[in-house]
Amino acid sequence: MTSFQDLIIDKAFIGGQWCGAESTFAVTDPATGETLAQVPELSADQVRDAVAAADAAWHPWKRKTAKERSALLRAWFNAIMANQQALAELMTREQGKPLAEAIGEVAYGAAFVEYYAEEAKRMAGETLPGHGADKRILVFREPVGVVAAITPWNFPLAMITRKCAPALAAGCTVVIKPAEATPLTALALARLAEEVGIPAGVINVVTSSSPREVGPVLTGDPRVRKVSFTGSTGVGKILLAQCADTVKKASMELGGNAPFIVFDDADLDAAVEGAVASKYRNSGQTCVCTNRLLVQDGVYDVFVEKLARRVAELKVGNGLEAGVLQGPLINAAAVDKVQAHIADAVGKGAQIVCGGKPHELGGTFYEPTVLRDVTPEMRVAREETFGPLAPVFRFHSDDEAIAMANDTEFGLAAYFYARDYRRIWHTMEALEYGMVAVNEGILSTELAPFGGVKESGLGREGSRHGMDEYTELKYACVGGL
Ligand SMILES: NC(=O)C1=CN([C@@H]2O[C@H](COP(=O)(O)OP(=O)(O)OC[C@H]3O[C@@H](n4cnc5c(N)ncnc54)[C@H](OP(=O)(O)O)[C@@H]3O)[C@@H](O)[C@H]2O)C=CC1
Ligand SMILES: O=C(O)CCCC(=O)O
Repeated sequence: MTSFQDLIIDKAFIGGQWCGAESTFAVTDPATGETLAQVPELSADQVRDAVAAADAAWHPWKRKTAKERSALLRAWFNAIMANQQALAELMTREQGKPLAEAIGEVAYGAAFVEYYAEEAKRMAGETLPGHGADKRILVFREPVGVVAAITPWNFPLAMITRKCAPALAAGCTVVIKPAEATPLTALALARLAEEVGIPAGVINVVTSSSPREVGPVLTGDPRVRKVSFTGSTGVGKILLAQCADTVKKASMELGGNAPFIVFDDADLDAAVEGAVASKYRNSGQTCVCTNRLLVQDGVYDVFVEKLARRVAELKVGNGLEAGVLQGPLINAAAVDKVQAHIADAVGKGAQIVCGGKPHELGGTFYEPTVLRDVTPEMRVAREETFGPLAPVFRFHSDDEAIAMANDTEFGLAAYFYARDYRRIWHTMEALEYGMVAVNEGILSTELAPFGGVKESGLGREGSRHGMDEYTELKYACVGGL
């Protein structure tokens, strides 16, 4: 059986070659501080080589039949699932999430590969009525070309497959720039792709800790026809601006400020479970994690009490230990942000119900925290905390809850718990979000279109709509008939 050590690769992957560089940077385990590997700090020229390799591989790859691409994707899916445990252990070590969550992420990430292996065969065009008796209109769907996929550290595997699987299925090739903190999972995925016979140059992985140097190489190169990014809204805006020069297509999965509304007719126990799942997944480091709990007057006190009791039970520790549900945060800056949000809220009158300080384990471990009496003047109302902090706001009427929920420049995910069916329909329609979970705490699946509105991004990932991001329509007018 493969172990996580077998999957540790300290080379970048360009044009089917495993390459080093003049210097390296360290990948560390956030739970222990241990260095897992030193990976290459690629130069701008090496990144350009990766683009050249992807460009050279593009035409042969798109000329393969859909069935051939599908079979290779399916083989990649099988290889990922055959290595589920080892990939998950590697992920827990470089990212910190509990092993059970990492095992879940491997299955979740692999599901995109499986889904788009099937979808590759359904890239249908259309024929339309012509605008003259002698004319016919044909619409083809063609791959956009070379894709740059820039991915974050919080989902080191799924954010890569969610971009690469539809891209490859459509006939595109990719250059992946994983996060500095988590390149090892990306390299392991590339190794598995190589082993199952995905041709050289179709998948390339460039490793770097200097995104400000690598980013412009990818966004400025005319051979790159599409940038697909998941990360912060600030960086997304920079990339969008850079893409303007060569008018690239862009998909942006950016930050959120997810509301979680608990109405007074909700099943409170179910709402508590949903809130814990949504808020404390990956220690709160997910763009769709609840950022604000909005709870109706009549159930406020009892909900806060039930939530705090449940949160206090969450075991904090190294994600490899049995029973741990909360791993370390990714780095010291992440801890500082949680601390700053708590200090600001408490300074303005919020009360700590549980947690509220660094965990006794030290490092970047933080106590899962619940704050009550939180108000819209506090920073947590506007900024994504990206950590294990649940601030509970109070509201009186449905209209007030919806106004509070929509009072943000973000629009990624929203959650609410209620029973009355008119309230459910009204709220579902009134929330200005790309994704709404009703009486559910988790909404991520390869079967649904994931994405946001407003400053949470552009485009959708997953489902049949996810393929559209990697295809162009070509219309042919056939005349003289
Ligand atoms: N919406 C989401 O899913 C995510 C949101 N975030 C939010 O962003 C905050 C900061 O997290 P962080 O990881 O720094 O997120 P970033 O947006 O900075 O990073 C995401 C990816 O973009 C890369 N990147 C960073 N700057 C540039 C640039 N100028 N040009 C090109 N690529 C760039 C990063 O590389 P490198 O790792 O080398 O910096 C990484 O691969 C979090 O606290 C959270 O609030 C973070 C991750 C995911
Ligand atoms: O946080 C993110 O980067 C988005 C991925 C989360 C998910 O797919 O549920």
